[in-house]
Amino acid sequence: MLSLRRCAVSSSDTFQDFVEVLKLEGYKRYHIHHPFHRLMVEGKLTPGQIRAWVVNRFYYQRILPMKDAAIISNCPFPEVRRIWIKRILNHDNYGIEMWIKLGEAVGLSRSDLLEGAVLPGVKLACDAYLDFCKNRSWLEGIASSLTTLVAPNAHMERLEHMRKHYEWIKPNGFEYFEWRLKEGPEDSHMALNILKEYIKTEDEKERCIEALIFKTAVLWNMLDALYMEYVINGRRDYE
Ligand SMILES: O=C(O)c1cc(C(=O)O)c2c(n1)C(=O)C(=O)c1cc(C(=O)O)[nH]c1-2
Repeated sequence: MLSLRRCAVSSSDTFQDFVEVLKLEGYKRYHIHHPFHRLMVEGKLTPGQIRAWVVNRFYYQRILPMKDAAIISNCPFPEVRRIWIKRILNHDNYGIEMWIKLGEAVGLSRSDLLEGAVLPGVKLACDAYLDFCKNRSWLEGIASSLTTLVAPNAHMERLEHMRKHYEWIKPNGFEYFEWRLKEGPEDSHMALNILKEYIKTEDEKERCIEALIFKTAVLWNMLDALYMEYVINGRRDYE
């Protein structure tokens, strides 16, 4: 992993420089470097460990539209709200259902996902993301979504390696990642266009970078909880 020392932005930097800092800070802390993700793409997880990840990650999927609603509720600009609301419709219409499809493709039932036991650490991390979007400015909320700048790396890796290593997963389960590869860059573009127009000060830029760093910690902590319980402690409830 790269050094976690934080890049600084200065008053002479352009918006593009700011975007580069977001990408760099996001990439070097992103959960693609986490040992649980590495085990996944190296084909070393058991079916039960994959299922545990799908069930726990579903909690994140359910939080996404709620945190977007929190961002909207904090934003005083109708022209921003009109754009951002598309994300709620997208996740509630397609995202949730496609993740359930992935669940079924790995041998889970709909109710396993809707009622499955979520690890306390995963719940805490996702709830922290929702609280962040409720309690910080709408600009910071939007910036925190911008790990989507790096997410295509994760989706591509999963698509390539999961298809290869886990032939027992039904192919239609991967539709979620294919959808995100198309949708994710559009989401990033939408968020960056808004930030470009509404960020006025260096302090706001700094806060946006901190927001993105916070978000990488949310994702990292989710995998920490899974790694502890399903790799180190050897829990087997989905085998
Ligand atoms: O599978 C992943 O690694 C991953 C990561 C992230 C992310 O960086 O938060 C998102 C997604 N997927 C995703 O599918 C998605 O729809 C999404 C929305 C957001 C957000 O914060 O608004 N992040 C992510």
